[in-house]
Formats: sequence, C-alpha cells, structure tokens
Amino acid sequence: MTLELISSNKSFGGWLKRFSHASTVLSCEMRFSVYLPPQVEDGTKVPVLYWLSGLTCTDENFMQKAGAQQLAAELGLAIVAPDTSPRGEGVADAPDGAYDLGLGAGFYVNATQPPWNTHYQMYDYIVSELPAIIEAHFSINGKVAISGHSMGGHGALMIALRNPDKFVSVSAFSPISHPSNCPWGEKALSAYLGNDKSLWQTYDASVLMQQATAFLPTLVDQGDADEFLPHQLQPEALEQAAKISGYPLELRRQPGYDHSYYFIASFIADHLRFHARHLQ
Ligand SMILES: N[C@@H](CCC(=O)N[C@@H](CS)C(=O)NCC(=O)O)C(=O)O
Repeated sequence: MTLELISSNKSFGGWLKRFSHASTVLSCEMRFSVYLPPQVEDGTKVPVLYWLSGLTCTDENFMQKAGAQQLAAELGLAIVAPDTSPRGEGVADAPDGAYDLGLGAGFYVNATQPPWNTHYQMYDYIVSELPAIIEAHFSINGKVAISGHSMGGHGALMIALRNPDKFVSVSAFSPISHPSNCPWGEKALSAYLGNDKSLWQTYDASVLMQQATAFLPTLVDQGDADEFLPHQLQPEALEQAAKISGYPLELRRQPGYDHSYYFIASFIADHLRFHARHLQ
C-alpha cells in the first residue's frame, strides 16, 4: 500500500501530514490527516486517537479548528482524521446535492443499497483498512482510542460499541445518539441500508449501548445551546441506554455551547487527557 504525501507542516515539535492512498474497500482514492507528536522522531511508538468528523467535513476540519496539536504533542498522542465519505469521479452523491447524504455524509456504515453500495463502505474502511495502513506506516504502539463529532460522534460510539476489543476508550462531542430515530439518521440509513430497520439498529449507539456486555470508558460532551440538540442528537436516548446496561457513560451538558468547532476547541483538552489516561 503506497501513501502519497500531500502536505507536511511542523506543529508543536511534531508533524501534521496529509496523505492520499488507493482504498480497496471504498474503491476510490482517499485522503487522511495525521498528527505525529515529537516523540515519534526518536523512534518511540505512540498510542493513536482516531477522530471521526461530522457532516460536510473532510480530514482537514478537525486539524484546522479543534486546536488539539499542542496537547497531543505534550501527551505523546498521534491523531488520525479520516475523510467522512468516499470521494472522486463516479462516487454517488445526493441527487439534490444535499449536505446530509452522499459526499461528506458517509455515516460510517457499509451501504447495502445501490447506488451507494459500490463505494460507501465507511465502516470497514474505519474499522479495518485505515488502521492497517496506519500501523504499517507510522510509529504506533497498538493502543487505540476513538472520538468524533456529530455524525462522527455517532461513528465513534457505534464503532467502539461494536468493537470493544479494538479500543481502550471512546468519546464524542454532540453525537447523533440514536440515528435510527432522528431525521438525519432516517434519511441516511434508509438510503444506504434500505427499509430493514433491524439493520439500522446494528449501527445505532443507543441500541448497542443498551445491549452492551463489554464496557469501555466513555465521555460525551453536549452543548445545551446546540441547534441540532432536540431533534437530531437525543443524548437522553444514550443516557437511558446506559442506565439499562450499566454502561460507564459520563455525559456532560455544557451550558451555552452550540454545535460548532468553537465548542469542540473548548473541551478537546479534556477529551485528549481522558484518552491519554486510558492509553497509558
Ligand atoms: N449547518 C451545517 C450543518 C452541517 C454541520 O453543522 N456540520 C458540522 C458537523 S455536523 C461541522 O463540523 N461542519 C464543518 C465545520 O464546522 O468545520 C450545514 O447546513 O451545512
């Protein structure tokens, strides 16, 4: 597997790099960003945090807006930010160009329905193909955590709940907590997965958390002035699920914060420290 370097910027003693590569799983060219802390320069193997972004994002939003690099450098933590959907010529998009389906809106599932099933296999890309690439090319010690925002918060929680053996901790900002029961989720899951709601539920963090028998430390932050809170995000479904299964969910409501990266930047340090504690 060849990686093509797109850009490289020194940052807080480490390096922010962007790469493109041919994805077998997605059948297209993909890009990802990786922050490598200064510790890797002398050959130290470091833990890695995967960051899954939300609707309309690419691999760049988090690295440019969250302000995570300084603390990642101190903690000796690599951060990998993948793109949010397959890309390129021939990759299906929403017919009306809607922001919440198709390009930039892969929802981290494996699509079963045409035309999406040709390229939209983001679950397998994030769970299997990308980690294999990261392990093969970077100085990584095998300890892995996952986090994300909104659609990416759904992705992080869902992927961790389905793969508790692969991660040591999970966190999310403003996650789409119950995608099988909200407008964003219903639109995307019906397009990608068809009408069988039992399949939707296998990608629903609240359903998975309620059924969980293996537990990971879990931190969720939710702004109470988030414009998407009541209809799309439904953190109460996650709280209810955690109560039923006894899941160790710490869900914090942050007064006055909205859905933006200003919110993420305000609390990203807590999330990095939370993961670093468990990754030690
Ligand atoms: N208001 C946005 C909805 C999408 C949105 O808020 N996207 C969030 C994730 S769900 C985001 O991170 N946007 C990119 C950014 O702020 O850099 C739109 O209509 O395009």
